Formats: sequence, structure tokens, C-alpha cells
Amino acid sequence: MLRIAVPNKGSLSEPATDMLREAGYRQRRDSRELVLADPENDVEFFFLRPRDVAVYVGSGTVDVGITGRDLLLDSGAQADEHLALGFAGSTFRFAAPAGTASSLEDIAGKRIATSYNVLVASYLAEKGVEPAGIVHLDGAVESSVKLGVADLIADVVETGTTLRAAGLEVFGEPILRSEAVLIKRHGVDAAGVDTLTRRLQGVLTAREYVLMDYDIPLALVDAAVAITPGLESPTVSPLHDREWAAVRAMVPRKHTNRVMDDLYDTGARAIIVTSIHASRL
Ligand SMILES: Nc1ncnc2c1ncn2[C@@H]1O[C@H](COP(=O)(O)OP(=O)(O)OP(=O)(O)O)[C@@H](O)[C@H]1O
Ligand SMILES: O=P(O)(O)OC[C@H]1O[C@H](OP(=O)(O)OP(=O)(O)O)[C@H](O)[C@@H]1O
Ligand SMILES: [Mg+2]
Repeated sequence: MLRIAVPNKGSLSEPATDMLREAGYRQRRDSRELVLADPENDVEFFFLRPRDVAVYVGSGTVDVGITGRDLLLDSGAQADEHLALGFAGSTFRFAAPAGTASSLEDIAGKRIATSYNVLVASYLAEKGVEPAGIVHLDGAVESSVKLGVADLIADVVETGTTLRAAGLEVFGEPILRSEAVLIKRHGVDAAGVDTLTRRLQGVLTAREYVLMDYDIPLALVDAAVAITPGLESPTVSPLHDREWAAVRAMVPRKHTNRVMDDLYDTGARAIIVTSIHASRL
């Protein structure tokens, strides 16, 4: 039975559970449940703190887990990213009171507050910058500068609202771009990981693509297919009117309207878009 660690709280928890449910797995109804067996799919879920997921996977006590790329790197665990899951996107950045820092060199000799010490220390070591110290805080890191325990911070930035409210501004390049990831232990491929991976990839595809159908005069099929090349090759079927064909192709969801405009301009009509409920590529 494949043992899967899932975040029990925070930004990762609900979207992780939603994705697993979409992939056909049983999920808990009560947020206090810590273990859930899904014998039909031969898996068992362990609901753990997001920061602890990599520790369990790295130690081999669970086979795979869902966590953030930033949390994985900060854990130093013997675990690798296996599949990016496309949710809980964020950047990890340095920020300081407006006008007090503009580049990495400005960190030298300053105190940095963060919840991600390992990540920050290894990044600065790699860049050859020596801070005065790294102050570990559990959360609400943005308040540390005003309260005087640090001169600047390194933290998760999603919309930037929290930073602005604290009078801080990002500086330097992003340390990391993060999102939720499926992780597994170094060099270990437990039985059942392939099926889980294919199922999650199926959900990703269903989220990322739509199905587009349209009618097009035969003479324009090649031009239209160049706009909607699909994943492998689009389906082209004859219509009752022999001068026309029907085309069906997968199109990236975010390009839906631009592609419809281009197809229409090319001569396509009856353009219809439908969502993909599930997929296995
Ligand atoms: N706005 C956000 N705030 C915090 N984490 C975010 C945000 N957006 C994405 N994430 C990602 O979620 C993960 C952090 O989740 P975690 O549960 O530890 O923190 P949290 O959502 O801040 O929860 P908590 O309520 O315990 O502080 C990281 O991988 C982080 O990159
Ligand atoms: O860029 P934003 O959209 O504002 O989001 C980023 C903020 O959200 C998270 O904090 P959270 O609310 O989880 O509190 P915490 O710091 O106590 O974890 C994170 O640590 C940042 O502070
Ligand atoms: Mg938080």
C-alpha cells in the first residue's frame, strides 16, 4: 500500500486534498482526521504539518508527499521533487524598509528574519554575502523589522499585500519560484508511484487544457490546424457538406479566446469549447 503524506493545514492543504479527490482518491471529511486508508486504490494518506512532509518522505517512513518546493529545499531532507502540481504558487524574496536596500550586497552585515533559515543561508553562501545573522521566526515575519529584531526579511510573497502593509519592498532577484510539488525519497520508486503520478498528471492536463471543436472549409484545414496543433495531432472528420471538415483539438485554457479569434479570422465557424473532466495522456 502506497503511503502518501498530505499537508493538514495552511495554503497547501485544501488544494492538495481537492487535487487528490479529482484524481479519484478518497479524502478526509473531517480536518482532524490524521490517517485515512483508501483500500480500493491501495493507498493510505497521512495528514501532516506541511513542514514535516519532506522529513517523513526523506526518512522513508512514507513513500511520497505533497509539499511546497520552498519547504522541501528548506528541510534539507533526502527527498526530490518528482512532479510540479501547479497550485500554491509563490516567490521567495528579500524585502526591506522602502529605500534601504536595492541589491544583495546591501544584506552584508545586516540581520535577516525568516522562517526558511536553511534556504536563506545556502542562497547567501552561494552568492558570497555575509549577513550579521539569521533570526528564525515561525511566521508574521513582516513585523520583525518594525519590532526591531531584524533589518530585513526573506519570506514568501504571493500578492505582495502583506509586505506593502508592513512598509517593506522587495529587492534583488527572487531567491526561488515555488509551487506545490509531489516529492519522493532519493532514488526510491515505491510500487504505485507511477499510477499516482499519471493520475495527478491527468488532473493537471484537465485543468490546463480545453477541448476545441470547429468547422472549417477543407481548403483552410492546414491553416486552422497550424493554430490548433493539439498535443499530438488534431482529429479532422468529414462533414455532410463535403466542402467542410470538423476539427477537434486540445488548446491551452489560457489561450482559449485568442485561439478562437484567430480561428474565426481564418474562416472557422461553430467554434465550441468544452472543459476536460479527466484525462490520461
Ligand atoms: N500567500 C501564501 N502564504 C503562505 N504560503 C503560501 C502562500 N502562497 C503559496 N504559499 C506556499 O504554501 C506553502 C506554505 O504553507 P504553510 O502551510 O507552511 O504556510 P501557511 O499557508 O502560511 O500556513 P500557516 O497558516 O500555518 O502559516 C509554501 O510552499 C508557500 O510557498
Ligand atoms: O504576498 P501575500 O499575498 O501578502 O502573501 C504572503 C504572506 O502570506 C503568508 O503569511 P501567512 O498569512 O500565512 O502568515 P504567517 O506569516 O504567520 O505564516 C506569508 O508568510 C507572507 O507573509
Ligand atoms: Mg504562513
